[in-house]
Amino acid sequence: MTGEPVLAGVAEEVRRVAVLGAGSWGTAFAKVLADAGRDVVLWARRAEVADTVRQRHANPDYLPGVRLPENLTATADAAVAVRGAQAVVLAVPSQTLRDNLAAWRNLLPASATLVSLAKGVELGTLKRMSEVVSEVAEVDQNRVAVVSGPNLAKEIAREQPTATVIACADHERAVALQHACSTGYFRPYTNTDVVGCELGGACKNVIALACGMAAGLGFGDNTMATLITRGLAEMARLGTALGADPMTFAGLAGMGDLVATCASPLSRNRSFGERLGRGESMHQAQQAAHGQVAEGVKSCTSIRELGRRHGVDMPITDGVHQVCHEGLSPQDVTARLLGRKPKAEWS
Ligand SMILES: NC(=O)C1=CN([C@@H]2O[C@H](COP(=O)(O)OP(=O)(O)OC[C@H]3O[C@@H](n4cnc5c(N)ncnc54)[C@H](O)[C@@H]3O)[C@@H](O)[C@H]2O)C=CC1
Ligand SMILES: O=C(CO)COP(=O)(O)O
Repeated sequence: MTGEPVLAGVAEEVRRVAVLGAGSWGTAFAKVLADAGRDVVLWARRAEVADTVRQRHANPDYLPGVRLPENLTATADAAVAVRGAQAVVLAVPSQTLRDNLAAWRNLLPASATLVSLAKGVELGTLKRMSEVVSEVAEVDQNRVAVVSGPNLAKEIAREQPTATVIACADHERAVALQHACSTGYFRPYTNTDVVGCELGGACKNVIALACGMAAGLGFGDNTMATLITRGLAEMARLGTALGADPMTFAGLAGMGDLVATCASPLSRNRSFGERLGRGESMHQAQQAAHGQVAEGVKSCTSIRELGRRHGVDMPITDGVHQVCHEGLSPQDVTARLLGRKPKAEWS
């Protein structure tokens, strides 16, 4: 037994993969795929990033000190990247996915699986990323997969063991992708609950902002555990209202990612929140992120609105929104959260 997933032979084997977006996760996931034996082409917005990946097998701006495999090449031309790919991985920030994909739509190979790595909910439309992909690329939901789990890019790039979930309505496609990215340090599971996996990934960023704020205020592990547990409760409530399987939130894309992100100093969302908790302004926290995306800052608005539309109480998400967009301080929000009407734990 090698533990290698067995392909049922229904879905096309994934031999060549395009990864569009050469930030932290796009580059680290491209490395995983290459280490799993796929031919991988990474698309970078900036030609100099593509040149460095191709010539020096490195992407020092995002993954300093990491050597990238020889079978991972790069280009700044999306048409070159996607040519002949059985899977096209979309690794750009959530709020930019629609525009980026619109520019790539006519280049996509006819039957390729489209895979979203992004963890967010679109502002305005309140759509999950797989919905945006299916709409913009005009493909059936069965052709769209998402990857979500405790996957801090910098740890994975150093080949530290982790697991993830590949969610796709078409189980055979999920299995083909699972096969394509299984390595000695990266273990993907499959799931057909795309809604739950995507909401888990998006909501945990908001809860990680809250945990960061708590850390910045000097609070300890009881506060973290409370935010993580009650954060899980509110994301599971939202997911269930939107048709997700509640069990998904007990899994890698729910609890798993929530714990990793809320606890890790590597998380951009947690770090952003920590700066706000220490009294820095939104502008200062944004400057400190050096252009890297902390998705929860924008997605707290769309997730809060999703909760409202579906009658779901999301007090921590509301609190994060109040700090990020309504001018309240983390201290004010702490007092508000603790001052709410007493209630039963499961209500
Ligand atoms: N970094 C991580 O550890 C993980 C990130 N994710 C998710 O993956 C998605 C991508 O994240 P990262 O690669 O970490 O982001 P990043 O901020 O490190 O890189 C974003 C990449 O998208 C490109 N891009 C294309 N169009 C853009 C535009 N209009 N504006 C800004 N950037 C644009 C940038 O050039 C850059 O290469 C996010 O949704 C994030 O939540 C998911 C799991 C782990
Ligand atoms: O999604 C992540 C880990 O699974 C990365 O989180 P950050 O975007 O907060 O760094």
